[in-house]
Amino acid sequence: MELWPGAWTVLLLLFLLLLFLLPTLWFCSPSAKYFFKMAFYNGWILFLAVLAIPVCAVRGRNVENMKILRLMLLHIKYLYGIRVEVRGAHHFPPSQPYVVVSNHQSSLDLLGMMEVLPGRCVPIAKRELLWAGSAGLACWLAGVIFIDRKRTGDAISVMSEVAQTLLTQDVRVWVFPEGTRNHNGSMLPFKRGAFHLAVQAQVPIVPIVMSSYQDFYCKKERRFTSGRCQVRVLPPVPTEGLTPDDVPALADRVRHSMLTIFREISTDGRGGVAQPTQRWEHFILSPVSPLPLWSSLLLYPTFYGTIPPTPSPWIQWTQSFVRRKTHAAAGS
Ligand SMILES: CCCCCCCCCCCCCCCC(=O)SCCNC(=O)CCNC(=O)[C@H](O)C(C)(C)COP(=O)(O)OP(=O)(O)OC[C@H]1O[C@@H](n2cnc3c(N)ncnc32)[C@H](O)[C@@H]1OP(=O)(O)O
Ligand SMILES: CCCCCCCC/C=C\CCCCCCCC(=O)OC[C@@H](O)COP(=O)(O)O
Repeated sequence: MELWPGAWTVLLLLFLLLLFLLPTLWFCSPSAKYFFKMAFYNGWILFLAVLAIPVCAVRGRNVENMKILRLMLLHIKYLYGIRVEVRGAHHFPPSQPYVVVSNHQSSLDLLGMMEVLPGRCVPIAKRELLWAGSAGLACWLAGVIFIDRKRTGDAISVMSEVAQTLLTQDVRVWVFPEGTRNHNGSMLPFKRGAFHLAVQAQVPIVPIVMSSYQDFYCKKERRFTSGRCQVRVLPPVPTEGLTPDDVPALADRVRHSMLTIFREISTDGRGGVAQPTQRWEHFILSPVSPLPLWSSLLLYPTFYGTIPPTPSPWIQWTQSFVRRKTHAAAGS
């Protein structure tokens, strides 16, 4: 029994140390800041997915659930101070199936993607994402199509089924034709699945380019500040009359046009990479930075009381408040 107050005090001191250490690390180490921000990004999505699952489950697995996920994810750009500018949204064909192809730099693509995601549009994702806890289940409920990239045959047959679904159920598909994340300032050679899919269904391809994140995000350098990103929707590329033999040329043509735009919009127009936009509200809103600091200030008086014998100022105030109210009630 004697040990308990001591153990609690040590725990409390460790906790307080952590609360002060985290903001210090945040301000002093860009790598720690990168780590916190990425950890919060994934954690927050997993948490949002927990909230989304029961709502989506009402409909079961349904592409309409993607609207719910989209609405729930749209605010994240504000938390991170990332300004997303959309250009060319009028290029989306109004009411027909199509295949969207876009470049894939990082999991942050989710922000740009949600900004322009058309109605009844489902992404094609690697199978492993299905096992990403609550996010995997939310994706499944929203109709995300999972492919096993290691089994080309299986992936191709899934995509052939998708070509049918595209037409019969009036859906659109979003594919990252690089097939993996790529943050080297260019684009990897395109996989051909998305183009075969569009040719099989004879539907247009809508290329979307997200500008480079280099000015605010770099995984290699562990750098993550605030900044801006442009999402450019390019004019649709028709595929009517094309056959599987035309796919390689089609994929090259689309990649070339996307790469040209990528280079154009990834600079600030003066030949340099766009400068990050740092504004005070990003600091306030940035979820990870002030939280430990504020919470430590708030929690300190609360926990103060657990180091005997002084009760915490919050507890003292509550006690006197209750006492005053009880006396007032007894007097009346
Ligand atoms: C609030 C809570 C929120 C919670 C959270 C929400 C998040 C809600 C958003 C989620 C968003 C996730 C987004 C994840 C993002 C990724 O997971 S990206 C990774 C997955 N995506 C991809 O892989 C892209 C699609 N991949 C492909 O298209 C590939 O072509 C395939 C089908 C996998 C095949 O891959 P491969 O064998 O490596 O490559 P490839 O050279 O293209 O094909 C081989 C041959 O097959 C032929 N081929 C390919 N496809 C076909 C076809 N369909 N028909 C006939 N022949 C074909 C090719 O032409 C080629 O033949 P040749 O030309 O050499 O003769
Ligand atoms: C635009 C894609 C964004 C998907 C974001 C889902 C976020 C889920 C949140 C927490 C789960 C933690 C797992 C993080 C998985 C990151 C998702 C992602 O970006 O998929 C990667 C895929 O593309 C290519 O995979 P590789 O680059 O080959 O390994």
